[in-house]
Amino acid sequence: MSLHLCSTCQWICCPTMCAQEEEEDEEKEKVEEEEVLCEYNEGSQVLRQTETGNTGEGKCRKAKNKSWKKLKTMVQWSPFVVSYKKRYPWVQLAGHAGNFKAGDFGKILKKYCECEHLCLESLMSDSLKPFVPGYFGVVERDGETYNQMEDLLAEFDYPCIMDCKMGVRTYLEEELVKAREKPKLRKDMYEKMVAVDPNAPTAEERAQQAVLKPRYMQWRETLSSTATLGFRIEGIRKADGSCNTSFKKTKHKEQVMRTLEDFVDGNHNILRNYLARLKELRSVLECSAFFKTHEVVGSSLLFVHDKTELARVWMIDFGKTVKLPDNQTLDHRSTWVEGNREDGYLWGLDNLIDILSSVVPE
Ligand SMILES: Nc1ncnc2c1ncn2[C@@H]1O[C@H](COP(=O)(O)OP(=O)(O)OP(=O)(O)O)[C@@H](O)[C@H]1O
Ligand SMILES: O=P(O)(O)O[C@@H]1[C@H](O)[C@H](O)[C@@H](OP(=O)(O)O)[C@H](OP(=O)(O)O)[C@H]1O
Repeated sequence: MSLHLCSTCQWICCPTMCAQEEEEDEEKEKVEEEEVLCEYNEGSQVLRQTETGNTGEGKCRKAKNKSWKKLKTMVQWSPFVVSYKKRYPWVQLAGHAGNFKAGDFGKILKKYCECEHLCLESLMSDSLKPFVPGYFGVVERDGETYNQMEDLLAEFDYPCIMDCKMGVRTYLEEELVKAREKPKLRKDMYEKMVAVDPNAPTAEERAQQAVLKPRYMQWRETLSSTATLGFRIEGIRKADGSCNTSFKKTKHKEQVMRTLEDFVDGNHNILRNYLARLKELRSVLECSAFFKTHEVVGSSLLFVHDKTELARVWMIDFGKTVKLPDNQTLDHRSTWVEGNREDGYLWGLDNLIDILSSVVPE
């Protein structure tokens, strides 16, 4: 096992590889094709990525513009590098740092969460199966427990990725109840809030230098398109390696349209392929027994395409997807009022489909 940490650009497994490493690499390539490369990405490496920002010379890529350059530093530059027949850096675009690890060939490991385990298990016998990562059960690695699932990037060449968080709210009803019973002040969330908008905290929050989690989550929802469109873009990685997670204020339809155009570099064939896949997903969701009987919160659609114009979308992240009591079902379009557990997932998907349709009319 080996790790390619490009000494010029500091990007692990830089696909273009800087000159002096490239030659050496070609010699080893045959052997490596058969290996799954795996290495933890220490905080310092992520930091080096930040500091150098891929501004090195030679073949290292440069970010296209200031905001991309700055914000790609926030992306989890993969706790590992995966190499199958081709080489590509595995990217975690959103979510909690340190949650992922390389799994068996073509698979990844995500830190065990019982809720997600139950959902993925149940999804393997639901009509939604083609729209979620294949699930390969629970595994132990180095004393930790993980859910092993299909790596959705594996079939792509230098994939472009977009994570889109679905639904009108990003917290479970039970989280609201808990927060009321046992309010917990969050300094970290206060800091994240102030970093985006110094005027957002109330006088009381400023005095406490902390906010409650539901308040932070609701603020994020109204700042972005979650509350008004039922989805929000969390992050994008392009084929050239540049990443952007600065979509916290992407709220209006026009902003979303521009972001989608930019994500595919203006290629409308790719957008049409995405649109077809989303429509297929919607019709399956409308009939799925799993979907009807679960509150789906904080789950994302992962968009992946490459230059061959292969464009796929999968549902990921079932860490906050909860089974309803036996007699209850959701339509996922009705307005949420506390107690009805509606999540606005399908309403958000309708909006996303409408927006895409207005970019690439039939
Ligand atoms: N099966 C998969 N194949 C490829 N990439 C994946 C897969 N699952 C997750 N990812 C990558 O990891 C990122 C985070 O995934 P996920 O949302 O499951 O993590 P999380 O830590 O539970 O997130 P959150 O904090 O929002 O709950 C995604 O944006 C995507 O880039
Ligand atoms: O995207 P941001 O602005 O960084 O905010 C995070 C995001 O809303 C996550 O979805 C949430 O995790 P959960 O969905 O698992 O609740 C996390 O809560 P946490 O810090 O309590 O984990 C937030 O900090």
